[in-house]
Amino acid sequence: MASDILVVDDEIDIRNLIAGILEDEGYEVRTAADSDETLAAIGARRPQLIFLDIWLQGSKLDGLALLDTIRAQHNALPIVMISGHGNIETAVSAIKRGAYDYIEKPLKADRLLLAAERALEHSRLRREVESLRTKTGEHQELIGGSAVMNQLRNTIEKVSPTNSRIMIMGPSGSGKELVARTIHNKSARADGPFVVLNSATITPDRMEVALFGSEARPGHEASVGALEEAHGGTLYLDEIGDMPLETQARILRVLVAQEFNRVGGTQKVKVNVRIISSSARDLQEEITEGRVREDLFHRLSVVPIRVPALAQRREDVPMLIDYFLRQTAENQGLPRRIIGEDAMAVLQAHDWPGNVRQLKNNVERLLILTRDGDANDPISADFLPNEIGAIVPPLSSQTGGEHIMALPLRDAREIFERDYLKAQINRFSGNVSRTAEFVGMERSALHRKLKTLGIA
Ligand SMILES: Nc1ncnc2c1ncn2[C@@H]1O[C@H](COP(=O)(O)OP(=O)(O)OP(=O)(O)O)[C@@H](O)[C@H]1O
Repeated sequence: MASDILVVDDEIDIRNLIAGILEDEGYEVRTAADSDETLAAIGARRPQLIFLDIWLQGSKLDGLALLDTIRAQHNALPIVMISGHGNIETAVSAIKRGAYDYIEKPLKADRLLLAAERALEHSRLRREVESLRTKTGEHQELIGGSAVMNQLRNTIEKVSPTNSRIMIMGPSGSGKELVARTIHNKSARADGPFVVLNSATITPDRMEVALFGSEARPGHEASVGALEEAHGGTLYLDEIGDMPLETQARILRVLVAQEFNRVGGTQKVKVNVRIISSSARDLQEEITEGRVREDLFHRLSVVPIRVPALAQRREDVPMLIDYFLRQTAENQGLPRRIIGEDAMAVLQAHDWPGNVRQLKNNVERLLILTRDGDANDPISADFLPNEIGAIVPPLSSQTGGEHIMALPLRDAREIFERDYLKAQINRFSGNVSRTAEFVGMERSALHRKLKTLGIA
């Protein structure tokens, strides 16, 4: 698809000249004569590149002030300044303020095209790197200001510098792997590798080779296993309960002896690896049922860490949403958006059985679904999928509109009040003071109301 370029210059001849050169090369070009027209054009659709004149006569903002304004909102959008004779110094100062490049008048077609190509390529690479970083977990932060998250962060600070083995427990999608990566990144091993071995995705017969590697044998090349790959770093054993019992016995031997043989090999391999393991299941039960070796559990779980379900820390939801909105917008080159209050209330009250992963997926989906809308409009609850929106508040949907119509006002109101207050209390994790503040009632009055409705 042709790149969308915005050309801003107060002189019509220059605008047309630049637009013509770029259009001849197949770019899609829009033009603007002053700051108002520029901001309106960006509001209509974020361009991929802007050529911006430094002197803009008759404009509310001059080129430099406009540069600041645009960068405050779209800091990844490349801007190439157009400088007149004798104001190279200003162009250089524009670069210090975040412009990508500058070109000088009189304009030369080849210099203009080169600047466009470079700026577009630079922003493409930047997005790619950012998205790779996100995928590899580099750069990712552990977001959340709830008491449990602060406690978790404190624990991470304490255990990271040690070499102790850690067992992270928590439901699927709650952030166990992210906690493990954070510990690795804060440890003395941060420059070493962080290797993930996910037992749930490896068949039992391949597990040993995946973990210990194998020696070459006829028809098979030698392979390096996760333990060896993680030398000098951290090995994250995801879902330890899915590991075959035989492999568990072998891991135990490695932990005791600090060395192992590759599959089919006789030579001892010595590695220096910190092991962090995780489980979404209740490991005591797994031990009782005979699926996890108790001796291995004790070895791996020198420091146990619990990551709570998202439903137990709903106050983190707005911060997480904001973080994922920013992250997705940057990765996908979309404008930043905000979430409307109605959508926020629904998202905060939802139970999130898939935890943070499910919330993140929904935020990404929302941004993509609304990408053609006005970037300044808050995203409303209408764009949420039914299964999320239907949970709260149930009101007429769950109670049944027709059913309500058959009731006297007093009974219908009671049903509404019960559903509404249940949803709000849930949203604020049972905190009556915060719910009272939000719904606009005195705390004591809300208490009485909850009692009357049989909620408290
Ligand atoms: N507190 C958080 N702040 C920011 N992002 C988070 C947080 N918790 C989880 N995430 C993100 O949510 C997604 C799921 O997290 P992660 O893979 O760490 O969960 P998990 O508990 O290891 O899941 P599973 O048990 O399914 O392996 C990841 O993209 C992760 O970066």
